[in-house]
Amino acid sequence: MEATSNGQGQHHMKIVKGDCGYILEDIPHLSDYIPDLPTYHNPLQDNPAYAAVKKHFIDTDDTVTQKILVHKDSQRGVHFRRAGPRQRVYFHSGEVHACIVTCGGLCPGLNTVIREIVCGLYHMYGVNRVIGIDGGYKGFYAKNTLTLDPKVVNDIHKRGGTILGTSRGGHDTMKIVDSIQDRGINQVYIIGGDGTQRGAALIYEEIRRRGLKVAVAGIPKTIDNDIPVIDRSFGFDTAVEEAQRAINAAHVEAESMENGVGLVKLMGRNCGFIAMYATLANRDVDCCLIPESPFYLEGKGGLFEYMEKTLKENGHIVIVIAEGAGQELLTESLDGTDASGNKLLKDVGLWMSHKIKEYFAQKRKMPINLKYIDPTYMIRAIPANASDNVYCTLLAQGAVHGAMAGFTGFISGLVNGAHTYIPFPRITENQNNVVITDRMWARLLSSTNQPSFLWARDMAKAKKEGCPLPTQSPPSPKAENCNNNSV
Ligand SMILES: Nc1ncnc2c1ncn2[C@@H]1O[C@H](COP(=O)(O)OP(=O)(O)O)[C@@H](O)[C@H]1O
Ligand SMILES: O=P(O)(O)OC[C@H]1O[C@](O)(COP(=O)(O)O)[C@@H](O)[C@@H]1O
Ligand SMILES: [Mg+2]
Repeated sequence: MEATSNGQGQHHMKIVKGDCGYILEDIPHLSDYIPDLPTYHNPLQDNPAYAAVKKHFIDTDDTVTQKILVHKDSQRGVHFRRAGPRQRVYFHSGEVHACIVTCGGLCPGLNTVIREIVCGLYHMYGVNRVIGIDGGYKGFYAKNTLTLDPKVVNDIHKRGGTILGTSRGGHDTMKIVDSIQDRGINQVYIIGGDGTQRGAALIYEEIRRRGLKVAVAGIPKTIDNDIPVIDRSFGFDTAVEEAQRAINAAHVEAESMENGVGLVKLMGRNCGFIAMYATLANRDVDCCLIPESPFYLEGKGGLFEYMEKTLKENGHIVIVIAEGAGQELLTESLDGTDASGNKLLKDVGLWMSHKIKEYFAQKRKMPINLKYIDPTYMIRAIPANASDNVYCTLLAQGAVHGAMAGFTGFISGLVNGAHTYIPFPRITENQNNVVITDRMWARLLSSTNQPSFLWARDMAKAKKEGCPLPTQSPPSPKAENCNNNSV
């Protein structure tokens, strides 16, 4: 095998190549930049709870493939290091001084991850110095810390939010690393979304530049599920489940009124995963609108035409809209960003309610009863469900095993059902989106029966321009050349 290390921008990517196109996108290790580090026997093998475990440690060469769909002649492709305990650890239990920080928006499961990092360090590795950073990145240099031990965190997984507090903005790499160095912290656990992990990558780079023996591990948090590579983010499952309550309420309201319209806005700044899965799970939704699939209101094949038809046929309609959907249709602009630099979105739910009411009252003279529900903060604030709790536990333990083994500059993530360590650049370089040419979106269209907007619009355009007509399947390459908007 041939190993190379390429600086991607500032980031160090360790690429290992093997036979038949095998690529390991490896993660950094403290020994990459600190020579002669002592190693220690892993205390996990003396832990009575693990006494019956057949194989205590992960083989050094175990990796997980990113692509599981292969043909007989396929190249092996990209792999990630398998997460889990290693035979030798690079920190002596008594030497560890760990800290945990939570950043960005709330997400069910944050407290579970905090709990399991603390308990993992204490119970699996005999560590007894763990602190929590108060209120996100800025807490490193502007606030106090909290002492964390298994007693303090014992029942926090039953509560929503984060006991550490969180914030947007305030990432100052130098001040954060100064604080880490001054406090003698040598393991940093960073729980947050895409923005947070970009910040974590900068912290790791600065720590490495200073030559510090400090492991940086990220645990990806995003209720929107917009982090690439990983199967799903923790809290997503809980969010989809909780969204059912809002959709059910919208359905009950809509069904009970003449021409009832239930409109639910769900989270999803740039991607429609929550809206799509909540719709697929529910089956009472007649239309789901997401940022990845542009739509239009009036005219043939538009939303209003479909609404009128559905109201005539069923007497009611339920619409789910992701917060980032249709932003291009809203005229009043809201230029600006939040403290983290995320673009501020206009409230598409309120805008949509107004447009629907206006259209049916003024243009169709048709009385409707519209109820608008925005459950965003009610969903974000709940504790994780059972499945997310278990998932959070495994992600947290993966991060602890990795840091104890001396790995750094990685996130703990699930890939094709296996726990892995993924280098920061792989998850910060782009965002995960719903692919509307995949079968999942087709399943949704077939379940709701809603128009696919783009095809109707494309068909009209193709007709006008004399291009071949797209049918009710993704347009042919020829039609695609004729229209850049085709999907
Ligand atoms: N590109 C970036 N570089 C460094 N820090 C960042 C970057 N983007 C966001 N951050 C920091 O990460 C934290 C959380 O980011 P935010 O975008 O609000 O949430 P999330 O991490 O959930 O996406 C904030 O403290 C913010 O300052
Ligand atoms: O009101 P806030 O706290 O800015 O949060 C709103 C945003 O937070 C989110 O929950 C996502 O937050 P993150 O980027 O922190 O994961 C979005 O769904 C929503 O756009
Ligand atoms: Mg984000």
